[in-house]
Amino acid sequence: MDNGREEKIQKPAYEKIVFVTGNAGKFAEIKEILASVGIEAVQEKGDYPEIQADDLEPIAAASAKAAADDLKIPVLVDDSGIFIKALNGFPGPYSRFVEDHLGNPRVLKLMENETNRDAYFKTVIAFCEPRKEPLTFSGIVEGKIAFEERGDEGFGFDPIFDYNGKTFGELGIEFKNTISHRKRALDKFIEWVKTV
Ligand SMILES: O=c1[nH]c(=O)c2ncn([C@@H]3O[C@H](COP(=O)(O)OP(=O)(O)OP(=O)(O)O)[C@@H](O)[C@H]3O)c2[nH]1
Ligand SMILES: [Mg+2]
Repeated sequence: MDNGREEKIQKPAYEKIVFVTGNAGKFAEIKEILASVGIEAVQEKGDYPEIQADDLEPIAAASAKAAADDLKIPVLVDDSGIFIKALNGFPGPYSRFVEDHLGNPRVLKLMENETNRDAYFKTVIAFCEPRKEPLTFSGIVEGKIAFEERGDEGFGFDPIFDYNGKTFGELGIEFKNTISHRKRALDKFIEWVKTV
């Protein structure tokens, strides 16, 4: 059909995009998800400031804006966290700090006497062009905090995040990439990028 618009909505506007992250595990997942729709992700390891906030949207947005204005190119940023119900959402936006300073064994210790094991992972993907305002796309996956670490795939909290009886550490990246918080956030970005 001689209809430029129809073609436009099928094809992402970006064939290649810079993803700013220092986290190799995150980048491996992102690269695979974007490759499946024909977008090549290129990692930029710049370490931009992360603001303090109660949720992840403003953190991802501020980092993406700082990176886009500094690098002078459009960028994607991913800010993620694990939110544990019995701990009122902790560590949430402080997940990096808790991973570095406590680690999974001490998170499990905090959960020792808790019967409510509900938790969710959240990712906010922020896209920003230089001197423009950032856009954010979020994704969540619900699960439970396991009683012990299981599986050695994935990264971060994956070995203690139980999804329907198996941890993300046991399920591995291929399955994780079909249902994860990151996949759900990136799907929203992909839908948007097809319309621009
Ligand atoms: O088990 C996990 N499964 C995941 O899917 C996942 N995604 C992120 N994380 C961890 O949560 C914190 C986010 O902090 P974060 O978004 O600031 O990332 P980061 O500092 O590691 O990298 P950067 O992108 O900021 O450079 C870090 O400790 C990450 O390791 C995950 N843990
Ligand atoms: Mg970080």
